[in-house]
Amino acid sequence: MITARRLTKTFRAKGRTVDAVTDLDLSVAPGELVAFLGPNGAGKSTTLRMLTTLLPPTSGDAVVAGCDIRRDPAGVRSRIGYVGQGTSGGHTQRVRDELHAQGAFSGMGRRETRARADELIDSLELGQVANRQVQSLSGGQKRRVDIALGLIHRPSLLFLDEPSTGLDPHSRANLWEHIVDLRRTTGTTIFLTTHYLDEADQLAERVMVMDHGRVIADDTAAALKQRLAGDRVTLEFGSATDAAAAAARLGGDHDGSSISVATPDGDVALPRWIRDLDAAGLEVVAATHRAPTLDDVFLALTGRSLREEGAAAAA
Ligand SMILES: Nc1ncnc2c1ncn2[C@@H]1O[C@H](COP(=O)(O)OP(=O)(O)OP(=O)(O)O)[C@@H](O)[C@H]1O
Repeated sequence: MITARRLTKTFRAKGRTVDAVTDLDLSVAPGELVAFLGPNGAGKSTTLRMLTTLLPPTSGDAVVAGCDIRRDPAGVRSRIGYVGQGTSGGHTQRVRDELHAQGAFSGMGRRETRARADELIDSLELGQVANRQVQSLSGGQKRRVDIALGLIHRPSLLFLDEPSTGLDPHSRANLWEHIVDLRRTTGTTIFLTTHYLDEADQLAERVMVMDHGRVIADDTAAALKQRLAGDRVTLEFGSATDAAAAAARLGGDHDGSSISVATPDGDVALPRWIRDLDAAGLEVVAATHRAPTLDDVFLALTGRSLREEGAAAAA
């Protein structure tokens, strides 16, 4: 559904050169739900904008929904849906009229547009607000309108740029239910960007991590966590001296009277370590064991925490 080869975008602004995306190779199969993760400025939006023909690449090629982005941008646009960051917010028309206008814009006939608008209002649970002005809706409702607008012409591929940013946790969960449901019932391929690691982890079947314009990981969330991060076991000792001795035996990070160790399988390692340490006269007074997160994956790959960067950017 999407193949990109060495896609690159370099911006030149005010005498400065920004390598926004460098040599991006990408392959997305029909029906996949892919989450594109990365810190602010990683190049996610630029990638989406190139794939949706809104921005010409500096070099490289891509074929999207069967059409070449350089040679047939109109073909790409007619086959895809694109929901940018916060698109419908300022619209003054009523929800239903907005959908009708979008259908007409996409070249659909009046009858077909009306039927399709009704279908989307129903499936995205917009019935109660269909006659209200888009401007007056809540953030979550507006995002659902955005998605309906992106889907009016029945695209087989939908791009969503940060669909849930700025929503409260309840609206985020609700929006995701709709996205997952859409994928399940229509088989639409969905390629979205998000800052929310938990969302990508739970809902996408495939996660691509981008940093400084390059894809640095591409797999299922489970595989990435297993391969790159592992479980994290924290052991607490009666003294810093004991903790230091334990760290010398097991490795890991030593902080005061506790140590933290990454291991592929904490369930199995933990009882063994406690036994071995005990035999060496190092008594473990408390132990915790935590499954890895995608943030641990990002940390393992870059030495930085995506969560902290996201929080700093949102502040
Ligand atoms: N039109 C532009 N002119 C100059 N630089 C740009 C332009 N658009 C993006 N950039 C730069 O390209 C880099 C990638 O930006 P991009 O918006 O693709 O990142 P992103 O991963 O989508 O970030 P965010 O999560 O904040 O939306 C950044 O350094 C950004 O400042």
